[in-house]
Amino acid sequence: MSVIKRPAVAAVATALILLFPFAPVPDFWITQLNYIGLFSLVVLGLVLLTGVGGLTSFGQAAFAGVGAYATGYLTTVMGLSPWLGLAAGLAITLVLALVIGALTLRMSGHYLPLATICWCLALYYLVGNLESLGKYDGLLGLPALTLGDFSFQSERRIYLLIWLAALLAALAVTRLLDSRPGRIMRALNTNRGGGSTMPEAMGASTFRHKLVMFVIAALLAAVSGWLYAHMQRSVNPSPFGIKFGIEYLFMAVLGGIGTVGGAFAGAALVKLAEDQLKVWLPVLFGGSGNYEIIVFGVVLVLVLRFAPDGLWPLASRILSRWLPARAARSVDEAAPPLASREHPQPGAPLLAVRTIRKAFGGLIAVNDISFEIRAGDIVGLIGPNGAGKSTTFNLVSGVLPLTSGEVELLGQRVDGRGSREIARAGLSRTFQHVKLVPEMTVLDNVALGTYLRTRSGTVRAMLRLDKAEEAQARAEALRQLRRIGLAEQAHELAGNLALGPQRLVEIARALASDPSLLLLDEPAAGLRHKEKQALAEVLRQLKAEGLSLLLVEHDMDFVMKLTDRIVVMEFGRHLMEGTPAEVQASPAVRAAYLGAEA
Ligand SMILES: Nc1ncnc2c1ncn2[C@@H]1O[C@H](COP(=O)(O)OP(=O)(O)OP(=O)(O)O)[C@@H](O)[C@H]1O
Repeated sequence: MSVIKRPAVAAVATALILLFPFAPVPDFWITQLNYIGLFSLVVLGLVLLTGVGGLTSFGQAAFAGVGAYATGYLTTVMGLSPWLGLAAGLAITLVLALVIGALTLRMSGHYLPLATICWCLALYYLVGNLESLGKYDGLLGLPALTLGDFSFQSERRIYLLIWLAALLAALAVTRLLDSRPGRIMRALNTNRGGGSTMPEAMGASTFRHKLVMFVIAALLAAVSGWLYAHMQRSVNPSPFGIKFGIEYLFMAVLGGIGTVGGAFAGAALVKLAEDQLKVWLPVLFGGSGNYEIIVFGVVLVLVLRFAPDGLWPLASRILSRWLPARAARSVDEAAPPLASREHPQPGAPLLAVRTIRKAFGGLIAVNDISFEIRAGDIVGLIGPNGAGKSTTFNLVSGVLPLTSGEVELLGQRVDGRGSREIARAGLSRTFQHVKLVPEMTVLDNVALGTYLRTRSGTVRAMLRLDKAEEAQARAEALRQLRRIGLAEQAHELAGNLALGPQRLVEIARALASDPSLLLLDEPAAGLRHKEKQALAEVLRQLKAEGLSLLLVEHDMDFVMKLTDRIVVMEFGRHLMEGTPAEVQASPAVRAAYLGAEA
C-alpha cells in the first residue's frame, strides 16, 4: 500500500499551481494559465449544473458578461472600487439567475437549453447596443485590482487571485457534492436515470435544488467575468456571446462533465489546443480562417463516441495505477443518533384510505377504494395485472393527485398534498423500478433517506460546517444497512450491485427516514429465488420490530407468508379484504386471478 495519501497529492498540486508565477517561467505561460483558471471557474459551474444536475446551459458566458460589465460600469463610469463592482456583479447575477431559473427550470427537455441560448443572445445584443456600456467597443480603462497597498496589476499577480478563486470554487463544489444537498443534486440527472420522483419522496424539493445549482453556476461565471475584466482592464461584448457559451460546454464535455477535475482538464485542453491550432492550421491549409472550430467539432464527436464521460475520468483511471487508492471514508459509528419521530402505539390508527378514486380520462383506474392500516400491521395489496394497485400506491404516497376521496395519515389529512409533504408526515416508500444513484456508494444512497432528519444547506456544506451532522447521517445509513444485512457493501457503488441487494438498499434508504409507515412497491419483482428469500427474511425482521408496512406484490406466495391482512383489487374496485387464509379460500379471488390468466 502506498504511504502517500490522495489529500497529500492534492495539497502538493495546489502548492505547485500557486507557486508557479514565482518561478522564472515566460509571461506567455502565465497568460495561458490565467485563461485556463478563468475558464475553469465557468466550467466548474457547468459540471454542477449540466454534469451533475443534467441541466444543459449555453448561457454561462452571459453570466460572465454580467460580472464583467457590472464592474466595468461601476469602476469606469462611476469611479467606484472594483470590490464594489464584484458585489454588484454578484447581486445582479443572483437576481437574474433566480428570475431566469424560476421561469425556465420547471420546463423539461430542450426548453432550458433553448432559453439559455436566447438569454445569451439577448444580453450580447443588449450590451452591444447600449450607449452607456460603450456599445460594441465596450468600456476601456478599468483599474487594476488592489488589496490594501498591494496591486494585482501584472498578469503574474492577478494569477494568484484567479487560481485562488478557481481552487476554492473546486473545493466548495467537491464538498457540496458530498453533502446532504449534494446527494439530492446527484439524484436529479434524468440522463442517468434520475429524476424528481425519488428525491421528492425523500422530502426534498427538486426545483429548489435545481435553482441552487443554477445560481451557483451563474455566480461562478460572474466571478470569472469580474476577474477577466480587471485582467484585461477593458470589457467588450465578444467574450460573452453564444460562441463562448458553446465553447464552455465543449470544455466541460471534453474534460469530463460530471467531474471537478474535468473542468480544469477541459479548460486547459481547449485553451492550449486552440492556440496551437490557430498557428498550425493556417500553415497546413493556407490562408486564414477559424479552422480550429472544425477540429473541435471532430474531436467532440470522437470523444463522445469513445470516451463519453470525457478525458479526465479516462486519465484518472490510467493515473490511478500510480496514485494512491482513494480511501473509503470511514463512518463514525459513535456519532450521536439523529432525532427520531414519535411513532404511534401498536394498534393505533395509522393510515385511513376513504373512497379514493382516480380517473385517467374515461378510465377509472381506482374506483372508490377504502382500507385502513393500524400501527404494526403488514398489509398486502394484490390483484391481477391492471387492477389499479400501483395507482392506489401512487395516490397514497402523493405521486399522483386524487380525483376524489380522502387519505388520512396519523390523523392528518394528506390528500391533495405532494409526496414531499407526505414523506414529512411519516410515510416512506420504495419503487417498482429501483431508483438508486448508481455512481454513488451504497452508504450515500442510504444517507439520502436522512434528508428530512437533517438540516445542513448548500452554504454550510461548501464551508464544511456540516461535519457533525454528516457523521450522524452516515452512521444512521450504516445502521440501516446493518439492519438489512448489507453493511459489508456500504462503500461499493450502488450501480455495481445485483437487483436483489439494490431493492434492499432502497428499503434501507426508506428506513433511514424513520418512517411510521413503509410502502413497498413490488419488492420481489424480478428477483431470483435466493434474493426473494433474503428479502422475505428482512421484511419478517422488520415486522418483528413492529414496523407498519403496505406492500404491493404480484408474488402470491410471498404475500401470503408475510402479511396480516390483504386487500384484493380487481378492475380498480375493492374485491375483498381479509387474512391470507380468507383470501386464499375466496372463490371470488380465485375467479379474478383465473379470469386474468385465461
Ligand atoms: N398514467 C396513466 N394514464 C392512463 N392510464 C393509466 C395510467 N396509469 C395507469 N393507467 C391504467 O390504469 C389501470 C390500472 O393500472 P395500475 O398500474 O395501477 O395497475 P396495477 O394493478 O398496478 O397493474 P400491474 O400489476 O400490471 O402493475 C390500467 O388499466 C392502466 O393501463
